[in-house]
This record gives sequence, C-alpha cells and structure tokens, in this order.
Amino acid sequence: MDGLAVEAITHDWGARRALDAVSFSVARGQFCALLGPNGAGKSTLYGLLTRLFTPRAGAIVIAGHDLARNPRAALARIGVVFQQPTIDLDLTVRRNLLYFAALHGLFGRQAEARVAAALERLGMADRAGEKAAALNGGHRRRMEIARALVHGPSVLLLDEPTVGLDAAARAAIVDHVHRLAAEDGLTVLWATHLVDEVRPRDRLVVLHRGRVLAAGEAGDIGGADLTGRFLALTGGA
Ligand SMILES: Nc1ncnc2c1ncn2[C@@H]1O[C@H](COP(=O)(O)OP(=O)(O)OP(=O)(O)O)[C@@H](O)[C@H]1O
Repeated sequence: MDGLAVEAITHDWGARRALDAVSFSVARGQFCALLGPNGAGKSTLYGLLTRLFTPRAGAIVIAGHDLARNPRAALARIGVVFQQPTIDLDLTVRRNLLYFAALHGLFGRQAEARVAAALERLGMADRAGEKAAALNGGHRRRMEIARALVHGPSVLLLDEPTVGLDAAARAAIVDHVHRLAAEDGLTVLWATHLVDEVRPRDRLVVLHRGRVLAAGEAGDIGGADLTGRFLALTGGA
C-alpha cells in the first residue's frame, strides 16, 4: 500500500494538547487537503510525519512502513515541501536539485535524469540553468515541489505551499499537484487554510484545535458551499 495512514496521533506541547487522537488515511493517488485555521495543528502534524519529533501516542504508516518501527524505509518514501522556502538562491535550479539528489545517494547520470524529469513534470525544464534568485515566487515553489520528487517518493507532503503567492501562481501549483496525484499516482497531503484550493473530488480532513472534525470526500462534506461548512465547523475561527 503506497498511501498514508495516521492512527490516533496525540501530541502535547507542554500542557497544551496540539493533536488529540487524530486519525485519517489517504489512499494511493489521492489528493487529500488538510484544512484547518491557524493553530489547528497542521504544522505539528507535519513535524510528526517527517519525524522532526515523535508523537506521545499513535502510529504513522507511510507506504506500508511504520514510521516509528521502520523510520528509514518510511522516510525514504516521502517528499516534503515545507512552509518556509529552503532554496539556495545562488545556485542554479538544476544545482539545487542535484544537491538534494546527492543527499538521497543519487549521483551522475541517474541524478541528472531524475532532476530533468522532475523539472519537466512541473513545467520548469526551460528554467533549469537559471539561478534560483531569478525565479518569481511561484516558480521557486514549483522548483521545490520538483525537488521533493527527485528521489521518487510515493507520498508527497506539502505544508501550506501557496503562502505568499498571487492568485495565478497559486492556481498553477494547485493544478500541478492535483495532476501528480491523478496522473502519477502520488499520494498527496496538502495542508492549507484556504478553502478555494480544495476540489469537490478531493479527500478532505478538517482539523480544528487538534481534532478531526470531518473527513471524507470534499463534495460530500461541503456540498455546494464548502466555505460556509468550514466556517460552521470551525466556529468561524
Ligand atoms: N514548538 C512549539 N512549542 C509550543 N507550542 C507549539 C509549538 N508549535 C506549535 N505549538 C502550538 O500548537 C498548536 C498547533 O500549532 P500548529 O503550528 O501545529 O498549527 P497550524 O495549524 O500549523 O497553524 P498555522 O496555520 O498558524 O501554521 C498551537 O496552539 C501552537 O501555539
């Protein structure tokens, strides 16, 4: 199974419960939006999924590998795009990706081929030789998504990847990542607080104050008015 399962995850920051028995699963090739207002616990969950820290209770299974019992195998199967950009602006786009490939043990022609394919997939092939500093915000994000694909993960985790981008760049990235799920079979978890990034056929998990308030197909949860439903669920927060 190439999907993602989060099973009764609980995490405390001191006396504050940031995640309270959070459970949901995403099947291979599904785009799942993790929708929650500020403070819902999205970044805390991403920290647990990437093993920056470990949960107080519960289990995370990535592409069939239990993250606690088999972290190396589980982490090798994820690609991550963090909320804050992590790009070396002085390097070319290609160099940024090759550097990352090397961290995954990929070198030489194999690395070059993977980098070229990933950039092509994100519509960035013609920018490969440019310094990252020359790219606009939307293209820098696309480059980071391409970079997250270089080692061939089956699960792609993105933490509010459109923050700070204009409407056109946001729409392009939302579209690209939906296609990665639909056409390449990637399992996608996309954290956001923006309802308009969610499509009716997406899987949706609504997180609020560390709890899952709704999980299922977005169209079933929101009907014709997902914004209204989201605000009703989260108390307009
Ligand atoms: N490192 C930390 N130490 C202490 N408390 C934290 C830490 N990180 C998050 N929290 C708290 O945990 C709760 C969940 O925060 P988290 O950042 O995970 O939410 P979020 O949904 O990602 O919000 P945002 O959209 O603002 O990033 C909040 O109450 C927050 O103050």
